[in-house]
Amino acid sequence: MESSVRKKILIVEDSKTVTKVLQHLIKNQPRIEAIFCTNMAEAVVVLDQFDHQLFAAIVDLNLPDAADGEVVDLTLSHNLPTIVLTGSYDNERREALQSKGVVDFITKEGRHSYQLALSLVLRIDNNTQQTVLVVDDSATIRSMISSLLRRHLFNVEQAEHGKQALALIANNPNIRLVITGYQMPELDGLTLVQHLRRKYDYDDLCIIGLSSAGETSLSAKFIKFGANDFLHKPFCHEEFYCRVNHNMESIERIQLMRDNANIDAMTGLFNRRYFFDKGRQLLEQSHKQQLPVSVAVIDVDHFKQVNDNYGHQAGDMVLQGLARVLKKGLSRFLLARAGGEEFFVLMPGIDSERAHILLDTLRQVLADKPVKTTDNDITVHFSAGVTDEWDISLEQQLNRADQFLYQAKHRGRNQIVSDRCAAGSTMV
Ligand SMILES: Nc1nc2c(ncn2[C@@H]2O[C@H](COP(=O)(O)OP(=O)(O)OP(=O)(O)O)[C@@H](O)[C@H]2O)c(=O)[nH]1
Repeated sequence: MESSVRKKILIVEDSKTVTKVLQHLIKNQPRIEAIFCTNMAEAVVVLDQFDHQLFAAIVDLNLPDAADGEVVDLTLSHNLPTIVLTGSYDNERREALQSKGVVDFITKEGRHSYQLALSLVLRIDNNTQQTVLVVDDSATIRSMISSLLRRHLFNVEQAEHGKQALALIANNPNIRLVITGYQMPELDGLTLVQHLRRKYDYDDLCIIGLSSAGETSLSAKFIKFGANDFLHKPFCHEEFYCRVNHNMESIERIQLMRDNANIDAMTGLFNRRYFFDKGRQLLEQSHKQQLPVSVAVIDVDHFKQVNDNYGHQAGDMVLQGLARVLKKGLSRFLLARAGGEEFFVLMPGIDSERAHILLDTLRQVLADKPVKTTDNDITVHFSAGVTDEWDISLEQQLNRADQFLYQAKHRGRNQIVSDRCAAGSTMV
């Protein structure tokens, strides 16, 4: 299984019952772990010790040594996105805390509110992987929106007008959300939305339009031109975050569905279906650009014996270990688990001589370093066939690589056979 480091959050809470519920919820969370403090003094020590390792905080307002929400100033002064959990709802307090910069203010109303606090933490963690582009000709608006986004740990880019925005998006595939004003020099917001929708699907890029009070029909125009949503200025922070989060969550859900359809659950590599979909595109591009492109079929040697000797579960762990080695060594290329103990790789830009050398290095890495399973360290080998035969279909190239794989097995396994060294080859 892939090893993942859990991210740390700080929880400052004096109620034993609430702490117990939060501990239970966090125990089931693979992505985060929590450091619990029962008062402000403990929180000061923890913040000193773990400052740069913490990425968010959940705090109670009423603590034995800080009865008036002082802990919020403490966590905010350490730049920690802070979620307030409190026993009493007080609208004035809520607004005061929100303008101080807390992420949200949640009243303790049973298990559901603790779950909500944790999902906000996870949301913030996801945001670190997302980039939002803020487009407006007013530096004040750009800076206000950017600072709200950064408070929730989004990465932020800014553009002064539509033309600049288009250039930034073309160069930054991580931009998933665009928040744009209307009137701007060079290219206005509506035209920007039209341009973006010609190129990017609703599932790939979210757009939120900004309209000022008095421009009531503008919001409808934004939606008709292709925006997902709009915000009337001036807006309250809570509405801003609701709209941003709602849109990001729907785009992430679609991404997750796509990943599930394209990824092999056991190894985390792409599956066979995705290999063919993406592989055909990459092959066509390489042919158009007159670039070499190598295709390899990799197969674990005597894998049946691994299962027979160590059990099916250990066999699975061996496949996961092999997948990790391949993924690391072939990160530039399209790699997939084709099924069972067989893997496909498509390597645009390199001929079979270079591909052969690269795969041989990985073969050696694996042969030298056994895969750790629960009870044993297991050494495995693989054989592979590689070809860069030009201007044939993906299926034909895979068939050819498969013939070379067969030769590699026949020659004794634990080796690579390519166009350059295959039996009957004139290219050696
Ligand atoms: N543990 C585990 N085993 C699998 C999985 N998929 C396929 N296998 C096993 O992989 C083995 C493949 O065996 P064979 O096709 O005989 O090939 P091999 O033993 O690797 O021998 P050569 O390829 O000829 O070197 C079979 O025993 C399958 O049951 C899987 O997901 N997990």
